[in-house]
Amino acid sequence: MIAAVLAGGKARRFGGEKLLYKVSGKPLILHTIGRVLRAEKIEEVVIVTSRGKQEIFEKLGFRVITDELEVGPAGGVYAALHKLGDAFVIAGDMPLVQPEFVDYIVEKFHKLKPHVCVPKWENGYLEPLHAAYSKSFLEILEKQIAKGRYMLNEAIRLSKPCYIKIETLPEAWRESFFNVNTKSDLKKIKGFSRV
Ligand SMILES: Nc1nc2c(ncn2[C@@H]2O[C@H](COP(=O)(O)OP(=O)(O)OP(=O)(O)O)[C@@H](O)[C@H]2O)c(=O)[nH]1
Ligand SMILES: [Mg+2]
Repeated sequence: MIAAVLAGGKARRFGGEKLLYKVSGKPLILHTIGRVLRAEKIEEVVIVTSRGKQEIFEKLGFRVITDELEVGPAGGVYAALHKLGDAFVIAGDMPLVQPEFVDYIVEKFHKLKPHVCVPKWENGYLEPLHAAYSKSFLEILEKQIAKGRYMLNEAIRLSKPCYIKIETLPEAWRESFFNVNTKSDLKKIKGFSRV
């Protein structure tokens, strides 16, 4: 399966180009990509960014596609499914993603053939930027976007999803969801020695 790594957005909380910020000597997004590529079920990584940022990400040596709609992460998912087909979607700011967890989600996705295979917390919160999407989800997403409804969570709830109960998974996989939003989040990272 292709992994679509979302790399658009404004990074207002971080300030500056968050995903190119160097952490332990390499851009943050390359930590995420390195981990994702260790998943056995991922064959290729494609970066999905906003129009105008294509060139800066192409310098990293990966295939880059751009958003067609400027509606935040939902637009990134839209571009990924439209241009690539089925994809495992992950935010570029999730440098502690667990390769085994990615494989687990992709395996479930292939077995159950849902619109989306997405992790779900006990309180109902979903992790839509760490999920496997079917191209068939486009139809639902498109209708929601046309109505001005850009929340992926909402579109997922209207689809036929497969929910992965987070409380049933190994504790260690939870660090997969850690994402860097502010500069002080960088201090919380202890996992880079294992990258
Ligand atoms: N392709 C694409 N990715 C996006 C877009 N908006 C956000 N992302 C990505 O989605 C992930 C989650 O983004 P957030 O951390 O919620 O938002 P952000 O824009 O990076 O930062 P804030 O402005 O501080 O909220 C990050 O990997 C972003 O790069 C977008 O419009 N298009
Ligand atoms: Mg974030």
